Amino acid sequence: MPSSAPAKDRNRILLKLSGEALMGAEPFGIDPSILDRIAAEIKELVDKDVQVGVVIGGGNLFRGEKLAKAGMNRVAGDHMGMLATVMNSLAMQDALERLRVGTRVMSAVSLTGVCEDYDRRYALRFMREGQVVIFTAGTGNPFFTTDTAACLRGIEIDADVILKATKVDGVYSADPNKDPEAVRYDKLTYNEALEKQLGIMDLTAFCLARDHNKSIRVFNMNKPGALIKAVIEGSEGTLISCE
Ligand SMILES: Nc1ncnc2c1ncn2[C@@H]1O[C@H](COP(=O)(O)OP(=O)(O)O)[C@@H](O)[C@H]1O
Ligand SMILES: O=c1ccn([C@@H]2O[C@H](COP(=O)(O)OP(=O)(O)O)[C@@H](O)[C@H]2O)c(=O)[nH]1
Repeated sequence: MPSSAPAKDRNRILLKLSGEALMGAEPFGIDPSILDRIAAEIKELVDKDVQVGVVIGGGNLFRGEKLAKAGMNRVAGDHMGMLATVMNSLAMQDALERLRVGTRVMSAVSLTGVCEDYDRRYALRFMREGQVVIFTAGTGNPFFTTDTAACLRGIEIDADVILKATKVDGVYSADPNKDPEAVRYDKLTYNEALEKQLGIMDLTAFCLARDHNKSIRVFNMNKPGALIKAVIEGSEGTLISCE
């Protein structure tokens, strides 16, 4: 059995990509040029010896909540949402492998012949070997989000930081897509974000990260180079931490 014993020898990050980040200007699905650009930025990190774990959302394809509003059973809808994250993950694995980056897709639900089952110890070993590990199918349970999955896996693999790559360039005093007066924060504590009811992440994800003292940096994935800056310089977007 692989061991998780050796001390962390390199930087390790957990990158959360929203499904919509893969959509680009398309109304649905995946824009191949965006996929390739993000894969190239991930490769740059791997080339700099950063250990990279990735969680990808499925909102560009299906969301259980939306399907339930249209009349579908919520659990069935969430299962579709989780499978949507698997499709995105396979697309990202393909893009990374075309760049010769070793990539494993590890799923929270068994999909024999499609990808591997999630195993924390193997995931750590693969990352130490310089392979990218994509944690797919969210937490494997309905009623959760991939933001929560990102916090969960980020805590499990002891990532230095959870990077939430999204369409906005940080956390604002209100949803910037609805309030043009909203101002962006450079830094925030979890308690401030909770008190102000800032809707950038769901409460389950927030509370999990807070309770396990994991920082989250929210930044704009549409900005070329922002991922590298967020990891290497610790700048870009908004940092949410315990203090
Ligand atoms: N206080 C806030 N600061 C920044 N973005 C916010 C805030 N409140 C809500 N949002 C919304 O959160 C979205 C980013 O979250 P994300 O998880 O990537 O998207 P989604 O919730 O659509 O999957 C933004 O597009 C923005 O509309
Ligand atoms: O642990 C999880 C993670 C995700 N989902 C489902 O998968 C969908 C896609 O994930 P998410 O909405 O988090 O994607 P994102 O907004 O990041 O694109 C969700 O709407 C849920 O229906 C789920 O049921 N359990």
